[in-house]
Parts: sequence; C-alpha cells; structure tokens
Amino acid sequence: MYEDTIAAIATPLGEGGIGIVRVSGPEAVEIAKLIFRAKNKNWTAAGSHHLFYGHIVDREGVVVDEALLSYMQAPYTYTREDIVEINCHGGIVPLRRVLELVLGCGARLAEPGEFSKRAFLNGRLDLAQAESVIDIIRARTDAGLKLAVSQLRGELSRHIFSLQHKLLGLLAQLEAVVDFPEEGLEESAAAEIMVISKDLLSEIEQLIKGAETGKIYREGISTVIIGRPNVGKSSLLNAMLREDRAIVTEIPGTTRDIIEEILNIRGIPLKIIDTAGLRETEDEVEKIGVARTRDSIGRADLILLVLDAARGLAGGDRSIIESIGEKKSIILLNKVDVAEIKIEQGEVESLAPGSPVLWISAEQGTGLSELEDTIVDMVLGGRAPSSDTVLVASLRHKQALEKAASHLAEAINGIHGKLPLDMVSIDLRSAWENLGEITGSTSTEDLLDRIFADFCIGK
Ligand SMILES: Nc1nc2c(c(=O)[nH]1)N(C=O)[C@@H](CNc1ccc(C(=O)N[C@@H](CCC(=O)O)C(=O)O)cc1)CN2
Ligand SMILES: Nc1nc2c(ncn2[C@@H]2O[C@H](COP(=O)(O)OP(=O)(O)OP(=O)(O)O)[C@@H](O)[C@H]2O)c(=O)[nH]1
Ligand SMILES: [Mg+2]
Repeated sequence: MYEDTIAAIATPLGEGGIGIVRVSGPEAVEIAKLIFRAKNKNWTAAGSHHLFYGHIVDREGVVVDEALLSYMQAPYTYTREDIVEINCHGGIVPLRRVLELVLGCGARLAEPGEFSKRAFLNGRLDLAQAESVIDIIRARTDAGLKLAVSQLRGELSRHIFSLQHKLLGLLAQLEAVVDFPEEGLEESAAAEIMVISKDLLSEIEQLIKGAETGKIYREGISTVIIGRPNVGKSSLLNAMLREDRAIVTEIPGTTRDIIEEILNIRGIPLKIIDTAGLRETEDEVEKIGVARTRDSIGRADLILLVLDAARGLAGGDRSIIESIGEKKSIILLNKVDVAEIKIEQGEVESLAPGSPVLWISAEQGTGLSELEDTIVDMVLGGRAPSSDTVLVASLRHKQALEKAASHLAEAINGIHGKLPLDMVSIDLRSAWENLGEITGSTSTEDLLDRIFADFCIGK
C-alpha cells in the first residue's frame, strides 16, 4: 500500500451536470472530514459504498458547493485503498476549487492513470485488465466497447494464464527428466514435450492472427477518398455520413483541404478523409491541397478511388490509378444515374487488377450498402470474429505474443535438433515470461510507467 493520498478531477473539464473529484489513499477519509460538512456528522459509521449529502466548505467555513460524497472503504474499492468521491456541480470553477481544497489538506495530484496503476499494483486488476479501461473510454463503436469490456472482465487474461500454465507443466516435466536421467525416458519425454509445444505454438499463432482484427475494432481503419476534381468525392463522403458535411458544387476544385470524419460501418470505426481533387494546378491554395491529398494516401489503410462514369476515363484518372500501387483500394464508378455512361468496367478492371470495381451514385445513394459490404470484406478478409473468440487488440500484446511464439519455435527446433533438454527449457521459460508481460506478472516498472502515462487524468 502507498503512503500518499492521490486526488484528481475524474470527469471532463467543461460544463456538465455533475463533476467528480476522486481521492484515494490512507488520508482520503481524514481529508474529506476536513472539507465536507454532512448533515449526518458520523457519516463514516454508515459503512462502505454509501452516498452522503452535504456541503464542501473552505478553511474559513465558507460553503464552496453543495455536494454528494461517496465513501468506499479499503480494501473493497477500485484501488483497494480508501476512496472518497466528491460529486459536485460539473463546472470548471467548482471542480478546481474542490480539488484545491483536497490538495490543501495534504493529498497529492494524481498522475495520469495512477488510480488504475494502484488497482494493478494492489492486485485488483491484472495489467491487461487495467489497459482495457482506457480502451473502454476510447472505444469508437459498440463492437470496440464489447471487446474492451470482455478484456476488463478477464477474458484475455484467462487465456494467457492457461497458456502460461501449460508452459509451466512442460517446464516441470523437463526438469524431472533433467534431474532423473534414466535410459529411454528422455526420448519419450522429448516426444511428448514436442507435441504439447506445437499445440501451444498454434494457439499463440491463432491469437496473433486475430490481433489484426482486434486492432481494426480498437483503432479503426483510415480510409481516404481520392480522384480527379468533380468526380463526386465530397458527395460520397456526405452520402456515407448521411449528412451534408462537405461542400459540393459543380465547380472542379471545390474541396481545398482534407476533411476528416468517423463513421461506424458494422462496428468498424472508419476514419474517412475527403480530399482535394488530384490534378496539375497553378493555384497556390489548390497545390497545397493536392500535396495534402498525396500525404493522406500514404497514411491510409484503404483507398476509395472515385471515377466519373459520366465523363469516361481521362489521362488524369489513369495516373491516379497507377499511384495507388499496392494499397488496398476499391474503385467506384460514380454517377451511375446519368443517361449516358462513358466508362467501361472492363477497362478499369484491367488497369487496377485486384481492386473491386463498384457502380455507385453518391447523389442518389445507390450502391452504398454494397460498398459497405466490400469495405468490411476487405478489412476483415472475410474473417468476422465469432462472439466467443478472444481477440488481442493492442500492439503491445501482439508483440509479446510474437516474442513468445519465437521462443517456443526455438524450443521446438531445439528438441528436433536433439539439444540438451535444459537448453530447451531456457526457451520455454522465456516464452512463459513473454506471456507474463501481457498480464503484468513479469513486467518491469519502466513498462508500467509507459502504459499508465497514456491514460487520462483521474482514471
Ligand atoms: N463514480 C464512479 N463511477 C465509476 C467508477 C468509479 O470509480 N467511480 N469506475 C471506476 O473506474 C467504473 C466502475 N468500476 C468500479 C470497479 C470497482 C469498484 C469497487 O468498489 N470494487 C470493490 C467492491 C465491489 C463490490 O461491492 O462488490 C472491489 O472490487 O472490491 C467500483 C467501481 C465506472 N464508474
Ligand atoms: N448525376 C450525378 N451527379 C453527381 C453525383 N455525385 C456527384 N455529382 C455532382 O458532381 C459534382 C461534383 O461533386 P463533388 O462531390 O463536389 O465532387 P468532388 O470530387 O468532391 O470535387 P472536388 O472537391 O472539386 O475535387 C456536383 O455537381 C455533384 O452534384 C452522382 O452520383 N450523380
Ligand atoms: Mg470535394
């Protein structure tokens, strides 16, 4: 347990109905007694997890705000320490005043993520669970939220613990063989260890494979709409958003700067960017816009390349098609509603082999649902996760799994090459440690600092 008591405003700074100042540590109750005047003077006697009405007062006894105070007694709290939460009115001034009073009574301002860090260090959450808290806060779709909540509830951790448990079993088996070397035993033990190691490796590889999908639900995918001026890029953005976000006119060069929005496509957060039409231009402003378009193409996970079916393929279109290179892209033949179609699907397909080509009308909304299907197919590769698979969503977890997989592969090679079994066990032990980095059973202080520093204040 820690000596010091930490405090922070746990709600966003702005105008809100209620705002919360959170206090955790051995002095939390003493501090609250100094600044909270309750009707029931003996409020701590009511016991843990109760809510009290009263006023926050300053040193002179002047009322600062009317408040509700929740009292949660260690060890059955979020941090496993005494916690007091002051629910005052949700404005910047009352919240800051209350926080100042709390700090004036001896609490220290909490660092970002410090409440959750204490929850981890005091053993209420493992590291993967603690990390999921920030993913819950930052979730952009229901599917992303569901994934993070399942991680908070220990779904991933249980899977990792079971892998670690199996590894420990292997290590024990190896040790027995090394300690009591009898004729023939080594051979049969090696064969058995081989089988189990291969199983474990394939389980870990399964998790690594799923990490692609997990990342998509957690972070979303970055999509950029490109094409020549006037082909209907901004119209497409508006149609996908179902709102008039970007300016649409018949004048080529309408969009000058990039416009960014977030869209929810079947649970996948799609960060979508409308860009300035690509063309050679002397206009200084437009030139910068075109440069920004090229920049965002470089950063995109997926490209929606729009062509104007009413005008037919131009030289400009061909060079844009060339410029997408190996990037995942979908080609959209827009304005399918016009009387005379001047574009040929076959020709486009031969210019961009491998990219799906779809007919749409951004103006009338035709083909949009097919477009959404195609996007989901392309990013998930047809592997939409079933609800009971454990998904790894963070890069840190994926990297730890990759390290574990490579040590396990080393161990398997070692057995194959008839290396001494105590050498093999070194690799197995490393794999066990790598897995432990995920749940935090084998993590370093430095790693913890990095993880929690990324959290918000008050969490
Ligand atoms: N006001 C408020 N709302 C909040 C939180 C909070 O800390 N304060 N949370 C926090 O981020 C989340 C809820 N998570 C919580 C997790 C554990 C405990 C807790 O007191 N756990 C005890 C006892 C539970 C029980 O009564 O069984 C424990 O685990 O021992 C409270 C909140 C979201 N909403
Ligand atoms: N008939 C028809 N017209 C469309 C369609 N989509 C867009 N347009 C028209 O095409 C013109 C250009 O549309 P925008 O969405 O501004 O095109 P843009 O590609 O964003 O153009 P820039 O921003 O200049 O690069 C407008 O007059 C739109 O009304 C469509 O599906 N059918
Ligand atoms: Mg535009």
